[in-house]
Amino acid sequence: MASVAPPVFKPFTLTLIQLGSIGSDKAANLQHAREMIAKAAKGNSDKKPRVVVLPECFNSPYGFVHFPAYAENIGHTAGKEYDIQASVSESVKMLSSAAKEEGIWLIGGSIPERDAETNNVYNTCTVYSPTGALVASHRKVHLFDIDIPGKITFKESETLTGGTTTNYFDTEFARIGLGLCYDVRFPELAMIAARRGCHAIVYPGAFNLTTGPLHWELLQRARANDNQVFFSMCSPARDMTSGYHAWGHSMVVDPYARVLAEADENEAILHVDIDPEPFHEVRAGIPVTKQRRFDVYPDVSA
Ligand SMILES: NC(=O)CC(=O)C(=O)O
Repeated sequence: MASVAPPVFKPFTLTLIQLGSIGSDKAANLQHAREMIAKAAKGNSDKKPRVVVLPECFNSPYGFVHFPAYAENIGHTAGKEYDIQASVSESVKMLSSAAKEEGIWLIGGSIPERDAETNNVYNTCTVYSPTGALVASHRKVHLFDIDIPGKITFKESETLTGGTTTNYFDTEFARIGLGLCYDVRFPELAMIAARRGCHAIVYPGAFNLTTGPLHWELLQRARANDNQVFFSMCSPARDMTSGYHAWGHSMVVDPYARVLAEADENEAILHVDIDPEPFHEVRAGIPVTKQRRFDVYPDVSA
């Protein structure tokens, strides 16, 4: 269990950026992401974003052949203060200054990361506070290796190494769990986050035209329902000229497993009110979080 108690859950606005125009020019990708963060952070007449989310792999084309060339050294260790000024990652610097300038919590989608010591490449999400501090990171634990004949073959393990840690971060209004895309297919990761007191779980992700219609909504509603938490995934917009056709449909699901908001396949910004009420209500009415039988299945009680 987490050693520090989670913050009191208070209402906040979660904003998803379903980013488009992700091409091979990294500088252009970063610039476009920065412009969209500024646009998203403005909110609208009744919504002021507190947490803004980018999609998986927002600074490079999504494809395992591309990751090594785009990989940046980040060097974040959980629990240790991170020196942004000394960072050699241009993506980290952009995300940090964007969070600070806009005064938002920023879940910076993911970028390919190269570990300076091992030379391993990871698919990594970094998170920033409104002061621009890098407060958490998550290396995709489960690599996307699938082969559906005639539809899609993808093998992240050709160039990536899987992460080995589960991660969350605390804001002043909620504890938020982290994962990336294929991680959603493994209920254990979200279950551990929920048991550590997360109120909401956010996974940047990029499903495709085969798996998206099958499982994108199902898995998010399942993880929300299993754990009685808010669950959200933020996708890139679909680009049929790119090598990977993302499903889009960025989404937010509530603790009753109801879809609160969903984008289509185009570039979009979604502002969604996260209200603690259904979180408390469903846990009181259908109290599965208190009815678990760890005496029967102690091996999953970590
Ligand atoms: N892209 C992924 O990591 C996962 C995915 O597309 C799927 O699980 O389907």
